[in-house]
Amino acid sequence: MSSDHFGVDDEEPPALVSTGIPLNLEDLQLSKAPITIVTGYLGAGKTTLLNYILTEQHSKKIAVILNEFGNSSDIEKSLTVQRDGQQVEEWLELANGCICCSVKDMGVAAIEKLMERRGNFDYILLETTGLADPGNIAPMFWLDEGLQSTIFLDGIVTLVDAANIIRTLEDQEAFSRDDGAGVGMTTAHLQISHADVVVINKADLVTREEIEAVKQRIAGMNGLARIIVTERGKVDNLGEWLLDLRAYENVGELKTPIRTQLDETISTVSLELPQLDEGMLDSLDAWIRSLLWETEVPSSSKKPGDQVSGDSGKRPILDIHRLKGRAITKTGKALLIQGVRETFEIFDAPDQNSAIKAEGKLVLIGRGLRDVDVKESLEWFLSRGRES
Ligand SMILES: Nc1nc2c(ncn2[C@@H]2O[C@H](COP(=O)(O)OP(=O)(O)OP(=O)(O)O)[C@@H](O)[C@H]2O)c(=O)[nH]1
Ligand SMILES: [Zn+2]
Repeated sequence: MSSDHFGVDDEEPPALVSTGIPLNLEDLQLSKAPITIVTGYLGAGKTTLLNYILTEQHSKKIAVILNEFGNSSDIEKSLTVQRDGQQVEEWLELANGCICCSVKDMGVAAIEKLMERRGNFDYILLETTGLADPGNIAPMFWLDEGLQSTIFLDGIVTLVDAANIIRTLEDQEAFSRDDGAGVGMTTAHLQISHADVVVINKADLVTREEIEAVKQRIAGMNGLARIIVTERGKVDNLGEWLLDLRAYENVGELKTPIRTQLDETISTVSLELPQLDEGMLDSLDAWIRSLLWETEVPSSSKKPGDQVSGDSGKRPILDIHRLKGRAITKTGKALLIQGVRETFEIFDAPDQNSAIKAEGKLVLIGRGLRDVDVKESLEWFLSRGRES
């Protein structure tokens, strides 16, 4: 697991093999294609949104990848333009010069290979199946800059069906996952907790009041996601809302979540971070590791890694899905913190000037956060690391 983790220590940059050709790293970075994961429960309107983007976005050469194969519904077939009835085997040209591909066992390497064969694209949109857990997909694309990948994860967009989402979130019996995620956790929960943007679609089917209720429910679960309401996926300003979000490079405003309409399962907690010295930075790193890897909130009465005596089965479930933060060091440096499930990294903020002006904060989204005092735990842990 630890290989996924990029710690606070300044790691040695990978040695570049000299090719004799001057290498401009910035150009390399610029030529990487962003990938946006479009997720959402069955029938929420993912394909409709992709179709809308393809008709609106003329300035970009977009590749659409459908992470489903064979049993494509009627709407998927409509996306595969002029190929009536036929199954999507590989890439196919769309009317506007974009391309579409359906892959089953999609992975970074597979997508890169296909891109290689078909030339480069400005943008990739990946529609996951309605039952996919983005927490499993995102880390594959969330790559270290040093890697030679030609793609990088831009953000996760989650569509919800305004008319059905609350029922879906509450339909424990029908949708509770039996993979150990626990009662109350549905695929819809996972998709919302990982979202950088939540699109509340099918606004035409509900009243204003119902939309407001959905908004509050979602904001209560994922306090970091931006929320937009649409009909048929029509997002007015795609560039502002859906594309080029760079959600894994920046951490945004880290606004304190609204506390209304609480969902029993997923919640967001926002913690203030004081200015950190080296020791506290190490503590912060260790604290996050304890949360993500040991699923344990260290407390003054229990050190991380300690066995819970006798009743480990009774320990409240703690499952952090998403984590974002900004830390300011005593030496005046701004660091950003990004995490998806067990993977996290702490890195220098790309834009020091603006980041340094903001306050230190850590925002956690996940399950079981209401049952533990994370604030007390973090404060205690940081104080242990403080260099006097
Ligand atoms: N009334 C209404 N119907 C919509 C809206 N958006 C999409 N639909 C319809 O909802 C159905 C499902 O839309 P899709 O775009 O296929 O949804 P999806 O999320 O891709 O579905 P799956 O891939 O099967 O999970 C289609 O019949 C759409 O025409 C909307 O805003 N309002
Ligand atoms: Zn679809």
